[in-house]
Amino acid sequence: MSESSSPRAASFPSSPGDPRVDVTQGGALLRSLTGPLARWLPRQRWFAGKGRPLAGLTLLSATELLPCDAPGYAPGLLHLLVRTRQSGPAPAAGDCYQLLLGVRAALPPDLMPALVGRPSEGPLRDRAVYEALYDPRLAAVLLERLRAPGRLGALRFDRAPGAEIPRGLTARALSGEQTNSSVVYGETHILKLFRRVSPGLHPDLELPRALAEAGCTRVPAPCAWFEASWPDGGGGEPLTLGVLQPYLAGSSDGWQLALHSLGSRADFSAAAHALGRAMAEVHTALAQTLPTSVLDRGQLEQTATAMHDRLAQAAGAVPELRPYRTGLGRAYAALAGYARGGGDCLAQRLHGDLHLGQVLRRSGEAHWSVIDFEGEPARPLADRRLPGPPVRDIAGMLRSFDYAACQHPDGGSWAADWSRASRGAFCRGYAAASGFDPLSTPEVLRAYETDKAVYEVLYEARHRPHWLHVPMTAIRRLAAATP
Ligand SMILES: Nc1ncnc2c1ncn2[C@@H]1O[C@H](COP(=O)(O)OP(=O)(O)O)[C@@H](O)[C@H]1O
Ligand SMILES: O=P(O)(O)O[C@H]1O[C@H](CO)[C@@H](O[C@H]2O[C@H](CO)[C@@H](O)[C@H](O)[C@H]2O)[C@H](O)[C@H]1O
Repeated sequence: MSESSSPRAASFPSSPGDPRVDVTQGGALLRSLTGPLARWLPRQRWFAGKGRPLAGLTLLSATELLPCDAPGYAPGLLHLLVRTRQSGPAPAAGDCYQLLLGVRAALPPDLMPALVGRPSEGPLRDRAVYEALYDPRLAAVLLERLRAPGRLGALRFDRAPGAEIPRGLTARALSGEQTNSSVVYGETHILKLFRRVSPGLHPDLELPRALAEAGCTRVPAPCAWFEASWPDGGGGEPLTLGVLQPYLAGSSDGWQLALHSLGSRADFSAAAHALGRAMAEVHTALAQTLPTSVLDRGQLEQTATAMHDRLAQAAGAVPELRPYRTGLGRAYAALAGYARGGGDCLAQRLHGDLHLGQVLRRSGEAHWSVIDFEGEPARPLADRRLPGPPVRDIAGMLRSFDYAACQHPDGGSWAADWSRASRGAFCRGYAAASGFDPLSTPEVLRAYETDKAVYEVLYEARHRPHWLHVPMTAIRRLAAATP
């Protein structure tokens, strides 16, 4: 395509105020992008369908945030929602992904690592199409949109009342191992873009907003967010696409702090105790603000069955797990036994994927903040919004102390003692602030810890096979324990 021809002519309208984009006109656009995206998508850390070949893509919506036909070096910016089709033994409905693509005639060398590809046909022919978040000029466009609420094509931008978002903050994309993608603006704000998206309010917007409104200071309060109307009209519920919140500059996450403590043979009990208190505060605020219920015998038995099913599924996918099925199943049978003996559990909204990487502390401060209320990314969104026992989150953090201890180079008894002391201190801190001691219902705690370790086996097998041994160490311990 020459510099003077217009890619928009062959693509789609994007006038402000137009709630829907006519994707029928996006056929040419999709054809031009399918080849490059089919090669690029499966390589992304956030691509959830690893291991199954990508069979096709459907364009659900396309919004032009900056014109893609500008001459010279001016970049264009496209927002796309695409649905994947994957082949495999059980053909799945496919996942919907959010893409932000930059478009330039020529890519400067510093942006080469962000290249998605150069389409060989269609409206973007011979253009460099690239991951826009790595281009500070394009990331800045997104921030400007978030500052000014309103609609653009399928997208709707909102801002919390009274939130201050300065203009012109410098953008830098985070490059770490992430389920989603984040951009830090001016070291004061951070935008998280959800990658695999589904209709329904996202818990990582819903829960921090609820907590902020309840006056809980443990969570950075969302200042702006954006969503899309469901492009094919189905479901009715919007898709949450991204959330901007204050950036806690100069903080370290609990994982880094735990590894430092292990490496320097320093005690972590005081930090773990404070962390237990922080989580108890978060749980208490969630229980006061959002609906709670009591899981009765039938529901707890169903929970135990669901845990059995998850184990069977995971063992189907990860052969290393198979020899431990009977031993692990005893933990779920003990939960069902607890229910039959008259035990019940309070259920409330939870963090859903609590681990040391989700808690932040500024250097020299004792105050823990909690981030990433997305829940376990592999679970369907509706499941992640269901209430559950607080012990589920507690089990997640206990597993995390164990994970950290496994990183200690000489392992051995010192690391095991560190883990035991940290786990105990966390539970004591939690009990002191909430009045509920997680160790008082050992059957429930063990069942949830086992369920989490099974999840981790699947997670590591899919994303970090070289770490599979970490949850497998716990699997062996949990399978051998007597209820
Ligand atoms: N409010 C924040 N302040 C400082 N750092 C943050 C903040 N939110 C996220 N981060 C950093 O970004 C990383 C990824 O954020 P997270 O919400 O966990 O994303 P994901 O769901 O993709 O894992 C975190 O590990 C943390 O280092
Ligand atoms: O942080 P995410 O929401 O992306 O959570 C996923 O990735 C985590 C790893 O980054 C994974 O956590 C597991 O590894 C951690 C160490 O890297 C450890 O602290 C956790 O205890 C362990 O579960 C998490 O399970 C996954 O959902």
